[in-house]
Amino acid sequence: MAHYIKFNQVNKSFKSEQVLNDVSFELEKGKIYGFVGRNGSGKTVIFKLISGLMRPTSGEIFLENQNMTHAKQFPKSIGVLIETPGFIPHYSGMKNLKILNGLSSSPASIETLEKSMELVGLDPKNKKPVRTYSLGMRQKLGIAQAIMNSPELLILDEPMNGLDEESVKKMRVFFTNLKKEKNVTILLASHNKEDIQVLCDDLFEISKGTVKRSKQSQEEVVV
Ligand SMILES: Nc1ncnc2c1ncn2[C@@H]1O[C@H](COP(=O)(O)OP(=O)(O)OP(=O)(O)O)[C@@H](O)[C@H]1O
Repeated sequence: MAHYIKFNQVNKSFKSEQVLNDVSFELEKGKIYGFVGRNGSGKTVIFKLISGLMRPTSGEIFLENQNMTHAKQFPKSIGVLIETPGFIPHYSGMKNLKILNGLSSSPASIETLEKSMELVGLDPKNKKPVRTYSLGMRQKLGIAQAIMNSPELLILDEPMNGLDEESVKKMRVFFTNLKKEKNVTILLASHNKEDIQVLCDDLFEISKGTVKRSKQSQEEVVV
């Protein structure tokens, strides 16, 4: 099967620290991939390399045959939730989404923005400034921001951080449906074994600079 994302002998160092050491792997379209590893193992670095927010020290990275190694533009059709989302604190959630949407190369309609907020369990009409949001609400707004432009590739770094049990369940169903119904590829970093077990088709373990593929258990999983 043709690759959708490809790492070819990728190295990434920061001064004397080598975070990725000759890493090669290929990912297919329309699957959910889990990335696991200890704190500081390099999950976020991999996500930033794929989304063009960081460059490799050497090696090549391809996204749908586009060579991302020296890409100058953020690739189209990627939704990203990496680290704590930065929002303008004195604006409402909806106003923040409108501003970010205005920067997109394929802006969504107001209705789509509202729907994205509703999908994650936020009220688009709520005028509360984001600075008063709880951790979970902020995280939900981060997910809404990542999905609002209907991306083909969704990169989610610890997306369930701060979400209550019911919201986690809803998000799991939502991400699974995005894959099944819209063929969205999802890359997920999580320290939560259950999220990985329930959501991912395939798993990558990152340790000491290497990335090892390990097959997800084939048990039938109910979301
Ligand atoms: N911009 C940077 N400058 C210097 N070092 C960095 C930079 N970004 C990441 N690193 C280092 O790269 C290593 C991997 O970091 P990364 O954020 O990818 O870890 P992670 O696997 O996502 O960890 P966590 O589970 O804690 O989120 C860490 O040692 C980190 O300090």
